[in-house]
Amino acid sequence: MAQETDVVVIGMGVGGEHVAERLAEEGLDVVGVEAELVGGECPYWACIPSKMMIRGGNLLAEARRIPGLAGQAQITADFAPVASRIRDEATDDWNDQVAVDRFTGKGGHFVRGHARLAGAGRVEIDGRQFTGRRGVVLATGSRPQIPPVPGLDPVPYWTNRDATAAKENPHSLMVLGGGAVGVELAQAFARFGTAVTLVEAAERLLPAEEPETGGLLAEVLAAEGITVRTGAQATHARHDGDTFTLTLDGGEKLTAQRLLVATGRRANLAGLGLETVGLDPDARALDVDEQLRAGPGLWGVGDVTGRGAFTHIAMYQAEIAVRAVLGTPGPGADYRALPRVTFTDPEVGSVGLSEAQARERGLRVRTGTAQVPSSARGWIHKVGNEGLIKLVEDADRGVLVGATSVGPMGGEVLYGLVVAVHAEVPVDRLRHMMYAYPTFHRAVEEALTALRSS
Ligand SMILES: Cc1cc2nc3c(=O)[nH]c(=O)nc-3n(C[C@H](O)[C@H](O)[C@H](O)COP(=O)(O)OP(=O)(O)OC[C@H]3O[C@@H](n4cnc5c(N)ncnc54)[C@H](O)[C@@H]3O)c2cc1C
Ligand SMILES: NC(=O)c1ccc[n+]([C@@H]2O[C@H](COP(=O)([O-])OP(=O)(O)OC[C@H]3O[C@@H](n4cnc5c(N)ncnc54)[C@H](O)[C@@H]3O)[C@@H](O)[C@H]2O)c1
Repeated sequence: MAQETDVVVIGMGVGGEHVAERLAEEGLDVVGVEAELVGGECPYWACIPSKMMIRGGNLLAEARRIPGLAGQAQITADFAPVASRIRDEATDDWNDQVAVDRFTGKGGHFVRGHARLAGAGRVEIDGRQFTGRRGVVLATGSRPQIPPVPGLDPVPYWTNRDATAAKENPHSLMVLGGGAVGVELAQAFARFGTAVTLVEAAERLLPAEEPETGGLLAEVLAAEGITVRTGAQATHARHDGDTFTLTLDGGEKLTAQRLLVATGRRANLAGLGLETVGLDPDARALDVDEQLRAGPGLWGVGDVTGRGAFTHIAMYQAEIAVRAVLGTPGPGADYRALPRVTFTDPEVGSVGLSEAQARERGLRVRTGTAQVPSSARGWIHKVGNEGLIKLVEDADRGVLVGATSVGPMGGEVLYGLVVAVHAEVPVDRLRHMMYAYPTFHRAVEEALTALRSS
């Protein structure tokens, strides 16, 4: 016999956990189901541990910049404190009891197991049946997408999970994929002394971002000693027990102690029983409307919706889904001002449309660019000052539709630009405000001047 509840939330990553906790706080009877760890990818194998590695790596890089600016420094890199922080502070040794208790403490009913839909409002978890009177929320996240490189399948390659759980940094590492995961982890490991080779199939790193960005980042990574291969296809992978070998399409053979595959992610929809509610079980993402509805009494949040794999999207969508489940009116999801920050050094922040995307949409586009090293703060900062600001204006409306902020604290500088894109602040108003001297964000003013003279 099926157990009745108000809502069943399948997948308790950042998105599902937020929905489940908020609905429980609102007094609903909520069953939250998680196959692995409550909290999902972000706290255990993604955002948080990777940013702890990056924090350590950035400290080392800053210390190496002391000569010529502030004396001398003797630096001995040690990955052990990073690995300990990840174990002790971030993941509790990959134990989610605190998160489970937080949910049940709010009145939620937690079930550990693998759930699948079994018809409208019906969920099956390892033989047990549940019915959601109001419905079901799908928040099953994503998993690494492994490319069909011959020989890759059987070799013991790393994904983000192995990389973030590593107790030691490897002597050498090949990273397949120069997207967000690839560039962040390549730089972090390299700063601890790992010899890193980064292989990206597209012509530049971070190919989804403005072209100026990938070029700049490739130069910075190369200057740090990372071997960067762009426009390179791996045609074969091998492991002989000690060493991985990747053969590239030009015939070049690369070798390393470890191989990290970071070539994108795909939504966890397989085996979820979507066909039992009339949805395509082979879809690449769960199609949701602006109220996050995937069908009657069915909502979706997070990576599974294919709107961008970011924790802040999952949480933003979760809040909208909570309102939708409760029947509380509110604005729908709006992705115009979606911010992205890749936490390399320099940080790569972007919001809204790239120049190419704006042109593809038929907008009359004007752009303005400023270089961070030639700004007052960039010049003062000296070593480690690489960066740029690029603005994309819809010239007919006189508002920014996209912006990029690369530089030290590029992700923080981005904030003002996100507000400008989100609130459609007229460019003329942005030009006639004050920008504190000498901040990094003053380069925005210079880019606005360049925009007007373009
Ligand atoms: C290395 C790395 C670094 C990242 N860094 C950042 C960052 O700095 N900032 C940022 O915004 N984003 C970052 N991300 C992306 C971020 O981790 C994801 O966007 C976020 O975790 C998505 O949350 P989610 O709730 O949609 O899914 P997930 O976190 O994937 O959670 C989904 C949960 O559902 C469970 N599940 C799946 N199927 C079932 C089932 N059938 N039954 C029960 N449970 C199920 C899974 O076990 C999982 O716990 C990073 C990703 C990676 C890989
Ligand atoms: N700071 C952050 O917010 C952050 C950090 C890490 C990850 N993430 C999220 O996680 C998602 C997944 O990250 P990701 O880096 O795995 O994916 P991604 O889609 O961002 O990048 C994958 C890269 O791999 C390349 N690629 C694909 N197949 C390849 C092949 N066979 N050989 C070589 N290169 C190949 C692609 O061209 C692309 O550049 C990101 O898109 C992002 O949404 C966010």
